[in-house]
Amino acid sequence: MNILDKIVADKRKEVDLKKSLIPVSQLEKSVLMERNTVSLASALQNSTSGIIAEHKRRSPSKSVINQDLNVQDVAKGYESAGVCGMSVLTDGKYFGGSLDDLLLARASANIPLLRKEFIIDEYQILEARAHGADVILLIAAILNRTEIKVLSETAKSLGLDVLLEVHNEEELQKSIMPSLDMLGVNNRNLKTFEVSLETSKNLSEKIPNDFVKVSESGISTVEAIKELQPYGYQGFLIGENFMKTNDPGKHAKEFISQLV
Ligand SMILES: O=P(O)(O)OC[C@@H](O)[C@@H](O)c1c[nH]c2ccccc12
Repeated sequence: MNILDKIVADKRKEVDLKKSLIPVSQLEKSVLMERNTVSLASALQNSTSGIIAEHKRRSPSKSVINQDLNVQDVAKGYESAGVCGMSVLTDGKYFGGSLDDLLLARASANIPLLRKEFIIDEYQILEARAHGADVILLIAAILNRTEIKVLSETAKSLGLDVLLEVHNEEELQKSIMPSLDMLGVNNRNLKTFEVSLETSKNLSEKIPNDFVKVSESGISTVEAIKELQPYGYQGFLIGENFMKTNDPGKHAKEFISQLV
């Protein structure tokens, strides 16, 4: 079994368990359900830097990145750096994140928040909304077309933006539909962890222009961003490069100052 299949199998069990402990009716009572969401897609379209900065403590590909920071400080740092949005990993087992991280980020910063999760069930979308997310990620490698349709339409009905992530042309072709806002190309193959910016370059012309294009993973220099911009990318998702420092916000600010 590859790592992605393992993550999804674990996630299925986790979601089934949570559903039995915390019913939908309880999630719907969250005060955050009444909050007006903000659009990451619009923020990216109106930005010259397009940085989406991630909170990521560890990952299956790198193990420990940084366990010493407070998510609140990271969120405030990213906000004052002028990022377009923040991505918060909520998977516990493989990434060391939690829904509490999302909640604390929400309480600390007023910027679009993406719930970074392996979403396979509508329940997780309601959870995202109830914990302060503005955007969800859907990963084409773990979903079929019908699932992408149902999940993205659920997200839209809750006022959330949808970022659909692909890694190759086949995933892209099966996924294109109007209920998506942003198309993300993951430069990292989630099955092998191989990283190449060529993935973004090669797929860019196949993404219809009605979607905001986002390049994800393995971006560690301003030059890489400048290289990707001519291919139509308006969003750049950066995790490790910021998180491996002791002040991710400061690092993000330096990046942004070179892009505006
Ligand atoms: O740390 P990086 O290489 O800058 O990557 C960030 C982000 O793209 C990556 O964390 C990611 C992209 N898609 C995912 C799906 C699940 C978990 C994580 C991810």
